[in-house]
Amino acid sequence: MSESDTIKIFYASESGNAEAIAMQIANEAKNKSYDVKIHEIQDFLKESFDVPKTAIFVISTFGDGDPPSNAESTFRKMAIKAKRFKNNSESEYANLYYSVLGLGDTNYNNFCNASKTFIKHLKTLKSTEFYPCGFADDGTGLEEVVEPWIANIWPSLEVIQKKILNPPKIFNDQQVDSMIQDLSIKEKNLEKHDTQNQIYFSIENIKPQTIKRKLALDFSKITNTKKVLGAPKSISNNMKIRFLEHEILQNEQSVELNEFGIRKVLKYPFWIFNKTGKLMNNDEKDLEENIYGTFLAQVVYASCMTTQDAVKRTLLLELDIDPEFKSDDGNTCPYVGNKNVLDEWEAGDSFGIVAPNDPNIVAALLDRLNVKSSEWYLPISLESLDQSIDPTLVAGSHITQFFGNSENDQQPSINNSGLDKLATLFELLCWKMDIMSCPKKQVLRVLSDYCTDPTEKAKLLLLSSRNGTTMYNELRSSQTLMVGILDILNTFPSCNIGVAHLIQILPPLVHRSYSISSCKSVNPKKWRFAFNVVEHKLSSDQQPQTNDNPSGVSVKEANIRYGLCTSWLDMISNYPVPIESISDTLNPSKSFESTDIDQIQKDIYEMLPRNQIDVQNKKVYIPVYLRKNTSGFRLPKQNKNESVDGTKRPKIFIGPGAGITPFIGFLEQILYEKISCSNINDTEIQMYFGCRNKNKDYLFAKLLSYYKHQGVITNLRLCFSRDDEDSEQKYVQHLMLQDKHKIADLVLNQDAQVYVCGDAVGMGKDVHNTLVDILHSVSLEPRYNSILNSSLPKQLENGINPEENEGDQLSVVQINKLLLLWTSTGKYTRDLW
Ligand SMILES: Cc1cc2nc3c(=O)[nH]c(=O)nc-3n(C[C@H](O)[C@H](O)[C@H](O)COP(=O)(O)O)c2cc1C
Repeated sequence: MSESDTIKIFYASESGNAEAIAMQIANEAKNKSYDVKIHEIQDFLKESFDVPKTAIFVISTFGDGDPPSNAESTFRKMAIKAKRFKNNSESEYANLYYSVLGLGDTNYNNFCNASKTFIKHLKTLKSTEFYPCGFADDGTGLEEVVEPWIANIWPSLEVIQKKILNPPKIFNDQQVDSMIQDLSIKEKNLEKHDTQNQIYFSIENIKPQTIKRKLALDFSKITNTKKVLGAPKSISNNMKIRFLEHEILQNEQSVELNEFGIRKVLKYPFWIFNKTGKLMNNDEKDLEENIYGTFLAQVVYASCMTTQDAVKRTLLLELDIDPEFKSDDGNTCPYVGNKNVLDEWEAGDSFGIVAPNDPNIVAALLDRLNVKSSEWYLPISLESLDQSIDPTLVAGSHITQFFGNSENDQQPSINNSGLDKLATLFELLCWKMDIMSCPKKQVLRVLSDYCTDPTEKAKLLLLSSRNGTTMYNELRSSQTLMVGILDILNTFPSCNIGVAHLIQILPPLVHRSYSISSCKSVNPKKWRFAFNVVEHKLSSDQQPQTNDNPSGVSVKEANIRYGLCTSWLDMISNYPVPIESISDTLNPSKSFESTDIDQIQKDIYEMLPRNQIDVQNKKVYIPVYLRKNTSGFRLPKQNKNESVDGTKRPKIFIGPGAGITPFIGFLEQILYEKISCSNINDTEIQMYFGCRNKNKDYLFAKLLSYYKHQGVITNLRLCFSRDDEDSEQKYVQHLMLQDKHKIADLVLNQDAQVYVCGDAVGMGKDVHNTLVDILHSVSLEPRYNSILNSSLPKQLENGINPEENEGDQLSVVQINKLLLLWTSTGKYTRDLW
């Protein structure tokens, strides 16, 4: 049997749902004796990869209808293949039988857009659907669609396999051998690092918090408790952990522990750094184009941009992405960035931060799982309980790198160091596992198996089932409760799941992304970024009352919950103090008319909050990697070959709250261009910003005044939602409506580009609908009607012929299609999260 006969299950996943579901399908297929392999979606288009005959794709949607980041380049390549494909030619994908399970959330625009796009490409390339594609909604519960979709796929799969293989085969010894061989090849490819040069971060100052809280779950709210409906299937324990006694530990015995038994200083593990950003992938050709490797950047500036009484605390940090640092022994640290990063980044890009879970919570979790503290810092090796099973069928790809070979293997020695792959249990939970999000229903289902108390078992089972959906959704989506796995384990004390099974089923920790708010031309080695520190205090009197709380969820104890990455950044930059007052007034005695770039850099620093603490001398480093923006959220470059110079097109920037960050980088770039090419025409910039209070959280207030003074911002439109609660201009969309004619003139007469950045669910939707409203309403005016009509895509899917429409108001559907077209041409670009 050839490799292409194996059923391939591909996943494109950001936070692990699609991957977990792909594994579930693979396991069920394997139990049914199918020959099956699971792959990340980028393998599908690898040159060395045979086109499979049967493939199942599980694809989630992220951003604003985009594919997850592990799938971006595959989607781009598929789009190119589909575009180049001529109908009468032969397709290399014509013999592929496929089905796609799309994951999405109806709270977002573009429900399941990534999977739908992928299906479109497969159809164009003449592949055949063997089982109807499904689309599951995370907003109401993925399992509603996923479970029946998986349950019903088997008859169709059998038919198609019979057709292809006749009859289906099971694994033979040779295949198992080759799988093991694959594994050892992967191990050889691991990079070696110098063990001496590790960088540390201190957790001495971590905020104490109540971590042992219990949830009060009122199950009387669940009406139908007699029969458990639609609970996910349980996943059996397929993994064990082997502790490796190791000589490196001898050197570390002196490490100081704090009162909770946690090390006061934690190392960055070797394996979070890599040259390429993709572990265990040596094939340069297949690297994701937008990843340039994880490296250490130094925090060189940290300040708080909001006042003490602001609702949210917003920090501004600056990173040196090319720090000339030496480790204690004088050697250059191996984790410096790939030089390409300095050339490649641009304003509009973002970067990922590899941040750990709160070590206090990790310690409490290990404690709750009855792991002795003497084992927390021992290196471990993960193993399949059944050695013949491929680890990729046992656990998610985020931890397969920690799988050892076999029980009989010698322990790795420091000399032939496999150290870069060794993790301790503490590190694994700190850096790889998502322990802070609400556990998935599938995890709750497994936990129920381990409850010795029958009432607790029944409750967890109910919570994981369809009957408990309302309560589960409340748990999952509550911004204030922020329920994690530890809360669930503490609420159900009889659950005695072991740490190995829990690690097997927990999803991966997703890296956090931040927009860069500085510009390369002004300072190529610095990334500035701003973010809100996520912190929720829930004291007893603030807790949800059961009466107003139909799902019956609350917490029993007073509590504080912190966001994972933002509170970590706050801690390692030593908690910058809030600014005393917000000022947007420039120093009247100073001239800001300089044309010298160095002076401009100094001016910009002068406009930033002045309460920064001296982090530079503290030598604080964080692991980061560049994420190039692929959705075109960029300023146009000067291109002499184009008839219209994009740099001169007017621009509308809409970015309330932290959505302002990329625009600060854009403004810096425009100022730079204005000064360095002195003949450049002034580009009109209409900017919309909003926050709660002018005197508390008006971010970059002084800098915005400066850009206005410099003529970079033509029109600065501001709104403050809490300063005047009765005002009709609370939010940016209200200002936009007020400026209806200005916006219509800019967009339709002057070909302006519209950029939106910020929250996808609230602001993104409202701003989009407002733009639709504006264009819809001005389409009644003859001067705009003809422009809009001539811009409409010629062939509208719903059969409306724009020519017949001339003179009439355009429909909302037509406007939406026009905005879709503008998205593809870069006239309307959004960076939503
Ligand atoms: C930041 C963010 C953006 C999202 N954007 C979309 C979207 O545009 N359209 C959609 O249908 N679902 C969207 N979703 C929902 C995810 O597709 C859904 O939660 C899915 O289960 C995630 O699967 P994964 O864990 O495999 O990535 C988004 C989720 C998040 C957290």
